[in-house]
Amino acid sequence: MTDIKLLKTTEKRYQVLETMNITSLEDVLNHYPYRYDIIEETYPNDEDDKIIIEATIISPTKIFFKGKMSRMSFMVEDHYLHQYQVTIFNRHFLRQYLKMSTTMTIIGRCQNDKITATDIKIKPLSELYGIHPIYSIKEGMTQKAFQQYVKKAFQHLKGQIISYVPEEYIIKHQLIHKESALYNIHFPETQNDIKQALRYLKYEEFLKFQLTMQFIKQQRNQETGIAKSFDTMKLQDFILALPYQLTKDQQTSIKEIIEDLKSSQMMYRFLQGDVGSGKTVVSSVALYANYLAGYQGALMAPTEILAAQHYATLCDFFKATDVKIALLTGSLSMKEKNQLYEEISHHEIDIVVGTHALFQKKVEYASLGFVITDEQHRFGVEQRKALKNKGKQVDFLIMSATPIPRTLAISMYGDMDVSTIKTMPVGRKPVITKYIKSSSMKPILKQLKDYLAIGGQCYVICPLVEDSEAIEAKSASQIAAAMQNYFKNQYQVGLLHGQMKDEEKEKIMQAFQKNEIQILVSTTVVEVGVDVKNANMMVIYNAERFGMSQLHQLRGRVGRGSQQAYCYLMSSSTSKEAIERLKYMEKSHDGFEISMYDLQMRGPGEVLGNKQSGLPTFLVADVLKDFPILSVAREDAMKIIDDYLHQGGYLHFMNQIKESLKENNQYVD
Ligand SMILES: Nc1ncnc2c1ncn2[C@@H]1O[C@H](COP(=O)(O)OP(=O)(O)OP(=O)(O)O)[C@@H](O)[C@H]1O
Repeated sequence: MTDIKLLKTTEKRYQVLETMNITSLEDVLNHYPYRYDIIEETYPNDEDDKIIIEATIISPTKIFFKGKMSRMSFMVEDHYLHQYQVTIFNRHFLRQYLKMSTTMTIIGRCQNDKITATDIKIKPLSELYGIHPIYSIKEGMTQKAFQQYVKKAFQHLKGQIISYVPEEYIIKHQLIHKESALYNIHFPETQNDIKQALRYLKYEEFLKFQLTMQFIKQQRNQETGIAKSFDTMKLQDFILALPYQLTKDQQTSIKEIIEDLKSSQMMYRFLQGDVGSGKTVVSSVALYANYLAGYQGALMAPTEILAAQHYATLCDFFKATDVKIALLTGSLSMKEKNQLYEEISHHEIDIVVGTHALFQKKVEYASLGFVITDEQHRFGVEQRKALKNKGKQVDFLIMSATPIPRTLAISMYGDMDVSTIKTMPVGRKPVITKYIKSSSMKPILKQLKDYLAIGGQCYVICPLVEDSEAIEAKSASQIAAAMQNYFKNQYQVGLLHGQMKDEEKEKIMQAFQKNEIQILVSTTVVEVGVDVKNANMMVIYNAERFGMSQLHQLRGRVGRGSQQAYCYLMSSSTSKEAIERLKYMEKSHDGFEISMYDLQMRGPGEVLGNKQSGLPTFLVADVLKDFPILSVAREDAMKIIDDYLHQGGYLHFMNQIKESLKENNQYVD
């Protein structure tokens, strides 16, 4: 990386650049314009009232002040001798230049020969003609200054810009070279310059990502894992003794995971399935196989509630076996923890279920062979590595309930194998979902009362408050109090929020599970995985504040058995887009479809949690819109790596990838 100080600017400006995450000359060049202003003579048409003209002032300027605000107006004439009245707000400093006969360029909107100008430049149009990049900048920076920095960065880096696309592929796809691409993205002369620049930059971004992922995968494949052998008859018996017949996709996923366990290559698999599609049972079969092979297994959940629930489910699945299971969470006493650590280190425990506590320093496994994490996006890459390093050659399975189409998953999680559960267990009825235009319970009180009267239980999800668990908790408490007051001694209302102690949460969840509580008022702490079969109604306050995948997750808490379930999405929002999203939830019950819609609206970073999971955020490319480029880049990356491994080709090029891998240690194993 080249020293940013070569820009020779002020300390203050360096600080502003730093807040823009720009700390090297390369960063300056990689800060692309987010849009372009195109300046050319433009007259309004039926669809657009935009106007850009060169004109001459033909009247004195009138100016009105209201406090610090101002409005100026004057008459102009263009070169067709057409006259316009021009108004511009808050630019009184221009007044001194606005003299009779001055020629200038006016940019704005025009209706009935009246222009409301957004900008006036005291220059002829010919001097402004062209495409002007507009950068996203922070306070203390100007567009002009930033453009100067880009120019300087170019002068310094000319001839030294590293390309991640081999020449052969530049020719194959008829791309321009990187230096030209970067130059054109910052200083385009035509629209085509921008197009060609983007073609290169998007391809390079994807190719580099795919090369990195594939390279890591190859490295991993070269490391030998443990080829686990076990009695398949015993595994079969276990599957037959399950309380239900596995769905086709569950069977396929199990087969894929078992093959991985048997193989001498380390497993690095991503198991994605819709909410309630039955991933837990798949993980338990896999854990059993690992146990039969003589190894310990660990199942890591994002919350204590979920860990406790997985623990209870596994205890149930394994009750007829000799498997010894333990629950390790932060809320155990020191004594209990120490006792557990002892047992784990002597292999007196076969399967440990828990939260982050599973990979604390003190936990030493006698022979850890398999790790499963639930809801991958809740864990950082570092944490996953820490747990994996607890065993020598640990197989690794990541489960996620935000499923995306297989082709996209394979490309996005390039270094992982992907198993997908699409089919739902038989007898599942889609949750009847209704968007209710209201901010209170009133319109659905009758339904709620009727439902409680037949012995059902209900979740009430409180508004999401960005970045404030405290306000969220307060709102949840108020709603719970109001509901308890309304139902007096008839029904019990429980309260669950992020600021409660883990034991308290656990107690409330157990009471709800046992139907000692009929209405559970909660923040999104119940979002993932909670499974209470008798609770088949959910009311979500301010539903417009949630992402669609999140609403689907929440809704997935009900309808987990064969009973008909209901979900009410309450919202008083008048935003057309918000209403459209909620109506979409009424119609769609397919997590794959919903996540795609959500990805389009909010982007992968928000939906899949890129930041934590180590997925890159692409600068110019868009995984959905540019998916065809991503696919091509993936195939090219495979060829390049293959050539590198078998014929020693692209050596210099792969060294570059290794260097960049080191810089970005997220990907290093
Ligand atoms: N093949 C099956 N037939 C019938 N019921 C099943 C089957 N597989 C799982 N189930 C039941 O479906 C429910 C959901 O299963 P599970 O909790 O494993 O789902 P999940 O995929 O982990 O969902 P979530 O992402 O919501 O946690 C459970 O109550 C489970 O007992």
